[in-house]
Order: sequence, then C-alpha cells, then structure tokens
Amino acid sequence: MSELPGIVVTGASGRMGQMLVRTIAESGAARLVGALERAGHDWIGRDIGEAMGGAAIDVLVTDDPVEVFAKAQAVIDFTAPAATVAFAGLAAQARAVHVIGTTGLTEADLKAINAAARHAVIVRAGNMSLGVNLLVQLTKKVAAALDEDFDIEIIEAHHNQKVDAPSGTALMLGEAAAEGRGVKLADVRDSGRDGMTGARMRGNIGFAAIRGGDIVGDHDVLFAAKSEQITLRHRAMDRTVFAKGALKAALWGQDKSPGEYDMVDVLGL
Ligand SMILES: NC(=O)c1ccc[n+]([C@@H]2O[C@H](COP(=O)([O-])OP(=O)(O)OC[C@H]3O[C@@H](n4cnc5c(N)ncnc54)[C@H](O)[C@@H]3O)[C@@H](O)[C@H]2O)c1
Ligand SMILES: O=C(O)C1=N[C@H](C(=O)O)CCC1
Repeated sequence: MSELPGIVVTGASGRMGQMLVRTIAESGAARLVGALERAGHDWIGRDIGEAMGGAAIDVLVTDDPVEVFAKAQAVIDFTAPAATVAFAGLAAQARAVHVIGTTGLTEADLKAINAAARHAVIVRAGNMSLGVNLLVQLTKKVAAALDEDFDIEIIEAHHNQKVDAPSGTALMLGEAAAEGRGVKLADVRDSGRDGMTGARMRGNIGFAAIRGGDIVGDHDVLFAAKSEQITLRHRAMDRTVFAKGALKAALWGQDKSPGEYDMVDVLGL
C-alpha cells in the first residue's frame, strides 16, 4: 500500500498551526512530516507533540523550510504575509501543494504567489470553511438580485490577537457582493469610517471590524434598504472548520496541474 501524503505545517505553534497538527493526526488521510516555526522560536528542536502538551509524535520543530519541504507532498501555511510569500517560492521548488490560509496579503504579495503557481499547485482562501465559501456564493446571488436601494455592509468580529482588518473573509464577501453587482470592489470599498465621514455613498460596500476576547470568526453581510433588511450570517464556533478545509485542499491538490485555486474549486461549489 502506498504511503499517505506527507504534510508540513508552517507556524506550527500558532492557533491554526496546532489545530492543523491535531487535525492531520486524527484524519487517517495524511501524515505529518514536518513542523516549521520562525527562527529563534523556543519550540525549535522539540517534538511537536510534546511541545503541544501531549505525547511525542516523532516530528521535531524546525526553522529550515528547504530541508522540510523536500519531504512533503503538501505544505499547509497559516502564518504571516512575508513568510507565506517566501514559502510559496520554496514549496513550488519542492513541487509540493501549497495551501495558503494567511490573510492580510498585499497586491504585491498576491502577484508573487501567482508567479509561484506557474510551477506548482497553490490553493489560497481567506477562509477555508465550507460554510463561508457557501456564504460567498449566496452573497453574490443576493447582491445580483438587489439594486443599489440596498446598502451592503460587511460586519466581522474576531479575537483580540488578530492583526489584519478587514478580515480575509470579509474581503472575499466584499468581492462577491461587488461581482454580483457588476462593479469592482476597489471602486466602491468603504472601510474604517471615523469622524465627519459625510452621508453614506449610494452603491458603496462598507466594512466594519470588531476585535475582542476569543471570538473565532463571525461574519454578517447586511443588505439594508428603506423599511426592510436581509442579513446573511456565518459564525465559526472553533478552528476545526478551517483546519479540515485546509487538509481537504491539500489532498485535493495532489493530482491537479500547476495553478492557483481556491476553496470554491476544492469544494466544487
Ligand atoms: N483562511 C482561513 O480559513 C484562516 C483561518 C484562521 C486564520 N487564518 C489566518 O492565518 C494566519 C495565522 O493565524 P493564527 O491565528 O494561527 O496566528 P498565530 O499568530 O497564532 O500563528 C502564526 C504562527 O506563524 C508563525 N510564523 C510567523 N512567521 C513565520 C516564519 N517565517 N516561519 C515559520 N513560522 C512563522 C508564528 O511564530 C506563529 O506561531 C492569519 O493570517 C489569519 O488571519 C486564516
Ligand atoms: O483568526 C483569524 O485570524 C481568522 N482569519 C481569517 C480571516 O481573516 O478571515 C478567517 C477567520 C479567522
């Protein structure tokens, strides 16, 4: 019998990194072959299972991506933009599927990732859950059905350690709403209102970000008109939904041609 696909988890000590290590171990569909952390992290050299407070699993945390990617069929990466851009090039060199969950990527970052996807499979999404990717499709449909009498506002809430805003998910929802309306999000985006903003511009798509406590990730898409409102809502209750989606993407990508894909491709939505 052939071996299960080998997966490297980057940012292995992080909130998502630890969830991914557990999800892979429990899946029976893949095996963890590497755990990567940034240079200087105090988990480097330790067994990842023990560092997480459990039994040893014979995978030592390393800060050397080249050495560890060479053993992998897939790299699952929920870290930070600069790290993810570097890993995209290295994963492509190793011909490993690169699953990117990292958010807060700039246009320049996205261009670099897209260039790496000429040589290997990259699956990137600001949210890997089934529910959010379905919500993206619903948002596009509702936005296409309603005219600009309905103001579109995207309200997101996350834990107090999140460093980027609006969330990657909020931006996916904004893109979907803009696509449904047949406009470019960049032309109608309205984020970070503060002070004497003036009245709301008809046709704009607004964003509001809440940060507090340990909220995993809540997203509302509000369509507000005179005398009636529709709200589409997703709430993630824990991070397993993201980790399961990322693992599914890593397995799905194994027989695909080089290119950049998203979770709509993976889930066939
Ligand atoms: N797409 C999704 O479904 C989804 C879901 C949850 C989180 N996220 C995103 O994933 C990212 C991480 O989220 P988190 O809550 O796990 O953050 P976190 O801060 O808990 O973890 C990030 C980890 O990456 C490590 N890291 C940073 N630079 C590194 C490098 N050069 N090499 C190796 N490791 C490095 C950090 O040390 C840290 O352990 C964020 O961008 C977040 O928005 C996406
Ligand atoms: O915890 C985070 O950070 C999350 N980030 C993603 C985003 O930016 O949308 C997904 C939800 C959790």
